[in-house]
Amino acid sequence: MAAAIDGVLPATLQEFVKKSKVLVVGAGGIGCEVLKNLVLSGFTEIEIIDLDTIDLSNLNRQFLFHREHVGKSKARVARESALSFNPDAKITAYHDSVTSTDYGVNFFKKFDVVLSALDNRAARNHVNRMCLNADVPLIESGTSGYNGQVELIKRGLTQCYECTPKEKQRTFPGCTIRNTPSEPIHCIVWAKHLFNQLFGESVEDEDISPDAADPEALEATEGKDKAAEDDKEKNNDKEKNDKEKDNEKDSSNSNGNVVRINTRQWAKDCNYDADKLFNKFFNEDINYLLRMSNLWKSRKAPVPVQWDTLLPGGASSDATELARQHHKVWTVEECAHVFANALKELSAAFLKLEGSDTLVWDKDDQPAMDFVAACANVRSHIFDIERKSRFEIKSMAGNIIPAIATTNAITAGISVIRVFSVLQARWEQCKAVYARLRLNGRNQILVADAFFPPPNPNCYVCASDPAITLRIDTKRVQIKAFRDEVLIKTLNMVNPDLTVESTGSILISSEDGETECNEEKLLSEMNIVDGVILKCDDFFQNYELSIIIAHFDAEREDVLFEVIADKNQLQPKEEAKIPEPVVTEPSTRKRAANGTDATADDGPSTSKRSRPTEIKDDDDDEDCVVVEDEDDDFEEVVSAATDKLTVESPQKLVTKRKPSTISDVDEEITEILDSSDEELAGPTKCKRTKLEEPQPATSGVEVINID
Ligand SMILES: Nc1ncnc2c1ncn2[C@@H]1O[C@H](COP(=O)(O)OP(=O)(O)OP(=O)(O)O)[C@@H](O)[C@H]1O
Ligand SMILES: [Zn+2]
Repeated sequence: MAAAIDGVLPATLQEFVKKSKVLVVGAGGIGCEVLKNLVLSGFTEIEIIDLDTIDLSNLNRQFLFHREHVGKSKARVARESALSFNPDAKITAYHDSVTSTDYGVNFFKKFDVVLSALDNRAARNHVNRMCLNADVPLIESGTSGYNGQVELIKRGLTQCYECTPKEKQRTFPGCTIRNTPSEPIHCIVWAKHLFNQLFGESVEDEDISPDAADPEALEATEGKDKAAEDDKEKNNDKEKNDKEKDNEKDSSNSNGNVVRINTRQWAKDCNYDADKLFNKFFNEDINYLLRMSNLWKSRKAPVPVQWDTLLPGGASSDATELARQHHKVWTVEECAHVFANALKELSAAFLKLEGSDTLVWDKDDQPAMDFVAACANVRSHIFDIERKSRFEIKSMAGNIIPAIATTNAITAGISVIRVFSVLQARWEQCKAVYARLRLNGRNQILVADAFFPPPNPNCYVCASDPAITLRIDTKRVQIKAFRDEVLIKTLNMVNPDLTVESTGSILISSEDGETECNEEKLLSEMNIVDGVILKCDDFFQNYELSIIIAHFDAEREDVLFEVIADKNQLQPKEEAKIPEPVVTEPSTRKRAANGTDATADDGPSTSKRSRPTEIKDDDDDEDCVVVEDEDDDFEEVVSAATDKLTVESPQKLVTKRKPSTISDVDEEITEILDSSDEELAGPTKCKRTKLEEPQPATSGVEVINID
């Protein structure tokens, strides 16, 4: 351990390193590298937390893990492996989620610095809030393929992780998924929904049946086209007859929408007969769509497929070989074979659960992935969309960007160098650094920011009196959905209490059972209407937020709510078209969903001007080094855009109200809970079908299939 040798590190730094206590959150691609670097640099007081166990697919880049560790706790194995570098180090491992209430503000306060090496927004947001509250510097890092990023988050000095808006999840209108797919991704999303309908947790917005209430399909009946109207009636009659014949597995609701009556039960009653299920999804439903003739006036009509025609001899009993050909684009017949085999395996696994639980779709689960790849491709074939290989579908379905071990290593290296500066309070040396694949004009692949972006005065986390405006259809959103979708998934709270500001009445209580009677009620029924101000308080995060309700009547395909931090976004559409004043060199950082920064195109009302250091072409030809840009001629300019939420003292953090009761944990290894993976940050749009959050900053990724 060279760093322990006198003279390798400057004496003062060596002292800091010896005395400091650090927390590493995440023992994945970056986390393993960080831990190794910390131990080799001479740190001896380290705690590491990770909720996951080691997967085979981690081994190509998470070098603290080996084959014999598969299935074991990442945090514990990382600790054991790192101890081999320095047996004298005191490393505490927690196999747990950092969002667990066991790790409150007092837990975070123990550390001199926290390094986050996470892969999802929800956990990052949480660690951000805890570090702000505990006033502990946070080194936040992430990689996405060849791109890496390290930044310091320090209360009052820098932006926090939530100061800038994240890229929104890509969403698709339900009728595109259900009726008129035009891209492979539409068919992949549909296939994932089909998996959930049959075996997973059923989600209301994930219907896969034809959507007869599609406004485009209804135009003919509502318009003057009498022939089409007759045709539709005829079709409805036929559909009714078909359905009666078909054991009434479908019916129409008041909107004429085709509702699948317990597809899951029907499939079970059919004994998961591949022939019947295949024909239902890829023939009957497609024929139903064809009868919605309006849809096919200006697009190519789908062509249904039939099980017997494709596989006259039935499905082969073993499609394992086929399913292993990850890079081959299967023919539609091959897809049918794979479908049948995956269906057999999944139904067996599902039946074993005896109704006590459901399956969870996972890209690394062979039959689950096979099922989605096969179904997506059959649907693509029907709609004349390009079919994809299993490998490509896996990457699209799991939003996978290849994880590059080298990027993780570089990023982890920079993180620990930043820790050195933090410990010495050399803040000016802690500006964000970006790793990029291509050299910029100065021959740099590692580029440092010019200065610290100032905290966003409208940030709903680190501003002194955080507030947001919430555009929401109060007539359609229930209290339970408000808690789950808005407060927990979107605003990232853990255990919120919600009250009406003017009356103090409690709508949601964090205490079990206290407000259950409200859960099914619509906001409007609870008098939560336009203009009402709600106070939300998350005791665990020590976080209070005012929510100003702005009601709107959502159209059928509209999102039901949207968080708005800038009142200018609330302008009527016509007004909104007026171009914004041009801000030169807009470099407001906007973090992509994966944690790396993206160029801002619709940033927050606060903007700043800075030297665009990220990828800059100029004639300088320095070497590839981290460059601390010393120029300070780019002063920070907070734009004139203001709103009523703007606060006077942006640097002041939410004042502490309640002490955290969590005591420090002293055991060397604390195995607390095997919590399941945290839900990724939820959608800000809840009506549309969403893609999963683009994978994490750190990796989330596989270069090759080794499963
Ligand atoms: N809430 C959380 N608490 C603790 N650890 C977390 C939490 N959320 C994510 N992590 C951990 O952060 C790490 C991120 O590492 P990485 O991005 O390399 O992901 P991975 O799961 O190892 O790889 P892949 O996603 O490709 O399978 C993971 O080990 C993951 O378990
Ligand atoms: Zn902030």
